[in-house]
Amino acid sequence: MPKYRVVTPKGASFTVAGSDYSYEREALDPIDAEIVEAPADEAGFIAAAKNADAIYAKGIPITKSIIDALESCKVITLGSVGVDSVDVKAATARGIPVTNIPDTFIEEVADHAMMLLLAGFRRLVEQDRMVRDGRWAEGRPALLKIPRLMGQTLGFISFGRVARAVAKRAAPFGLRMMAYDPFIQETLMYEHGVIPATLNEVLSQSDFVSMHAPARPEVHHMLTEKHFRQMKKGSIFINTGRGATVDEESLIKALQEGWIAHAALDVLEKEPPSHNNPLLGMENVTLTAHVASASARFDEARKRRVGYELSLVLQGMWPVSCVNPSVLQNTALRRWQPVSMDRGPNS
Ligand SMILES: O=C(O)CC[C@@H](O)C(=O)O
Repeated sequence: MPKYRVVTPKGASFTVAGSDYSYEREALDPIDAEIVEAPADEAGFIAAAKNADAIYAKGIPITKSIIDALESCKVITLGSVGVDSVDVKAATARGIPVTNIPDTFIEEVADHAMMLLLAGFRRLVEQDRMVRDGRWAEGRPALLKIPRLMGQTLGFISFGRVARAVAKRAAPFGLRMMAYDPFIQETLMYEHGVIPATLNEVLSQSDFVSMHAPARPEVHHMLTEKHFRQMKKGSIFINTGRGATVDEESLIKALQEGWIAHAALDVLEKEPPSHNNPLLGMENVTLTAHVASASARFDEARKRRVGYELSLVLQGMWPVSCVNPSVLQNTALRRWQPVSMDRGPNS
């Protein structure tokens, strides 16, 4: 009989740690685990996960009811940086470590944010439509109204790892950059050619506002009507973080009433959006389907990283990236390296 029971939602898979992953600082034996695919409904998931030793939480909210029903779970692993799908407070109360992967797809998300910035700025989607609709001659006049990119200001809200990777990409375009992030040292901003700023300064001075605030309750609807009113009339709002950080109704109003020029969004408050979400019908909006992290490399890396975190804990060691590290002190797990985080799980 396998030693461990690991529960995953249907279709989610992970790889037992191999030997060439950069985070592997200790060789691990493959875990002797039975992998159980659980149904996505809460009752079905609880029935399958009750006796689990570990859970891979993908595609299903891991609620307090689920967590309270777990009898022998030693770790809940996430295949994302965002921890909004797990009730971390409930897990902490039960002494269960929750792991995430904050550093596996930084490059992909930064590429995507840069792509949205450029696509929004040069009106890629509108231009594409014009050509396909036989409106070739309309393309040039539309762009004759926009400024040159060089010298425009890019403002970051939150300056974690993804934002820093965007800054590296944006610098060669000649963008002036500023960032609001009370948790990041100003020296780190200066190192990236970014000027530290208040939220008000970022909003009122930026031609592009790139939102990177993490998925945490404290930043739910961090941007509301008053913030969109502070933004420049021709500005572009980019979001590759979480839809919930923005009051979407206010964003829609800002776009409809021309307080800002364009929104380029990979994330929405409700995903997938309902068919009557006004954003879907707006010309001044560029949308992608929460895919910024996706690449063949990321998918592989995610499976390996999730498997690695699971394997560490099941073999008695601290995980690499624990979002509630306080619980580790009270476990019998062996500390094998300090958890390295510069500002928390989403940095
Ligand atoms: O699951 C994904 O591909 C996206 C996850 C991403 O939004 C995250 O929070 O890490």
